[in-house]
Amino acid sequence: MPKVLISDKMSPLAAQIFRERGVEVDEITGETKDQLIARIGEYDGLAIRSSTKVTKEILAAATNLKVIGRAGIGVDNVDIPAASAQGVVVMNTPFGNSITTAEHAIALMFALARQLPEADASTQAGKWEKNRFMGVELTGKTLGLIGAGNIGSIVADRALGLKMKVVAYDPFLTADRAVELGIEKADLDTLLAKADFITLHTPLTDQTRNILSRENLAKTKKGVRIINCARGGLIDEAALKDALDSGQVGGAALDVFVEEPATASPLFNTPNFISTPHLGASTNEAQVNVALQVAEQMADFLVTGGVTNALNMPSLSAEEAPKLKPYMALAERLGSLVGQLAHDGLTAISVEMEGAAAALNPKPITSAVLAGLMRVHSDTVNMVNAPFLARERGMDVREVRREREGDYHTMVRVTVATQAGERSVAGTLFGNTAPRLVELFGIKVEADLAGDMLYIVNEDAPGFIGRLGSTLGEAGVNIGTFHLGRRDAGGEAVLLLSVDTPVPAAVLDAILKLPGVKRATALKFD
Ligand SMILES: NC(=O)c1ccc[n+]([C@@H]2O[C@H](COP(=O)([O-])OP(=O)(O)OC[C@H]3O[C@@H](n4cnc5c(N)ncnc54)[C@H](O)[C@@H]3O)[C@@H](O)[C@H]2O)c1
Ligand SMILES: O=C(O)[C@H](O)COP(=O)(O)O
Repeated sequence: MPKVLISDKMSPLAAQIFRERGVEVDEITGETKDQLIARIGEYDGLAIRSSTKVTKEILAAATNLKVIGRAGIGVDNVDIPAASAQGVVVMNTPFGNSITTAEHAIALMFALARQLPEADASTQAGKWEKNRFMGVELTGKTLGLIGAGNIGSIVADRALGLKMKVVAYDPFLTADRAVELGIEKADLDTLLAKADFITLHTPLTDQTRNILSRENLAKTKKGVRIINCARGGLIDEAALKDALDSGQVGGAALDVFVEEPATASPLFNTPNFISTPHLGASTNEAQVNVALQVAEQMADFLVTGGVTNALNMPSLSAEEAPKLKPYMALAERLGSLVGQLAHDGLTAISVEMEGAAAALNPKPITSAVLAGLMRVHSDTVNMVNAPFLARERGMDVREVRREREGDYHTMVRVTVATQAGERSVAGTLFGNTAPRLVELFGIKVEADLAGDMLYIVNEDAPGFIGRLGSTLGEAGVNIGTFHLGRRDAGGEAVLLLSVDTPVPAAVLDAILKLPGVKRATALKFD
C-alpha cells in the first residue's frame, strides 16, 4: 500500500481522501529539517503547503519518494530541478485558492483606502479619532495589475465591479484576453505612471524579482497604494520602507515577505503599512478545495498512474492511464531495445505513433521510450526525469502521429540517429494489451521483449541454427523462444532468442566465432 506524509497543516479531508483511496497516511507537521530527513525515506508521497522546504538534501534522503503534492499554487519551496532529476513528480493545485487570494488582495485594497487597521486600533484604544482617518474612494480609480493570470484576472473582475479602471502589465497577456477581461494592456512604465493602486500577482522568477525596485517605485504616482499577495521578493522591501516614509507610496499592504515567517521586518510599525502573515489562501473554502484536490491527484498517481497538474511531467488522466499503460510498457521496451543495441553517439530520436496509437496522448509514450532508452545506462531514470536528461544531453526528440493504419492496427516506431546512421524498431500490441516487437532495424521479426534475450546478426546459411543450439546447450543455456527474421534468403538474418539464464560473456565470444556471425549481444528486459 503506498504511504504518504502530510508535513504541513492541511484540512483533515486530505487524510480522509488518502485513506478512502487505499493510501496509508501520516500527518506530522512542524518537524525540523533533520527530523524530516530521518523520516522521509519511508514515504511514496509528500503532501505540503508552503512551510515545508523540499530541498536537495531532503530529496536525497527521500529514496522511495514518487510524488510531491502542493496543496496550493506556489512551488518555490520545492527544488523542482532536483525532484525532476530524481524522477519525483511535483504537482500543485493551480486554481483551488485563486478566488480566496484575489479576495484577500481586494480586502487589503479596502483596508489601505480607509486605513482600517489603524482606525480599528485607535478606536479600540478609546481615542475616537474621527478626523484623523480620511480615506479615498475606489470608484473611478485606476488599479495597476502586475500579472494577469488566474488570480490577477479575478482581482480585475472584482475591481471592475467596484467601478475601477484596470491597467495590466503581463508580457503573456494577449490583446484578445485583455479585451475579454475588460482591462487595458500596458507596459510597466505606463502602469506605474497611471495606477492609484498597484497589486502584484506574478510568481517570483528572475524576471519578477524586485519588479517594484527602488527605481520603479520612484516612477509611480505620488501616494500610490501597493498590495502584494503573491510572493515576497517582488518588492524591494528597503526601498518600500523609504518610499512610505517619504510619502511617495501612500500605503502598502503585504501578505508575503522576502523572509518568512517575517517576525522583525523593518517595515513593521511604519505608518500606512499593513501586514498579514501569508493569509492569502487561508479560508475554509480554499483549504477544503486544495486539500481535496491534492489528495485526489496524489492518490490517482500512486494508485492508478494518472497525472494531473504536474509541473515536471505531461498530464495523464485516470481514464487515460489504463489505456496508455500497455503502450508505455511497449514504448519502454522499444526504447530499451534501441538503447541496448544502438548506443554509440545517439543524437536524435523520433517516436512515431501509427493507427490507434495516434489517437493517444503522445507525451507519456515518448517519455516511456526515453526512460527505457536511458535506463540502460542508469537505474535512476524514469518517465519524469528522462525528458530532462535527454534535453540535457542535447538529444533532439520528435513525435510523429499517423492516423492511417499500416500492417498493424496500432504501432509505435522508434528511430534513433547514431554515428552509424539511422536505426529503427517497431512494435504493436497484441489483443490491445500485449507488447510485441514486429520490426528490428528494417527486418520483420515478431518477438516478446522480456527477461534475458540474445540478439544475433548472421549471414543466412544452412546449419547455423544447429551450431548455435549446440553452443548454447553445451554452456547450459536453455532457449525459451526463438524468433528469426531475414532481409532475403541467403542475406542478413537476425535472431532473437529468449533464454532462461543470462548468456555469459564467454558464450557470446564462442557464438561470435561461429561462421557467418556478425554480432551477438545479450539483452535484458524488466
Ligand atoms: N498569498 C498567498 O497566500 C497566495 C495564494 C495563492 C497564490 N499566491 C501566489 O500568487 C501568484 C500568482 O498566482 P496565479 O495563480 O495567479 O498564477 P498564474 O500563473 O495563473 O499567473 C501568473 C501571471 O504572472 C504573469 N507573469 C509572469 N512573469 C511576469 C512578468 N515578468 N511580468 C508580469 N507578469 C508576469 C504570467 O504571465 C501569468 O499570467 C503566485 O506567485 C502564487 O504563488 C499567493
Ligand atoms: O502559493 C500559494 O498557494 C499560497 O502562497 C498559499 O500558501 P499556503 O498554502 O502556505 O497558505
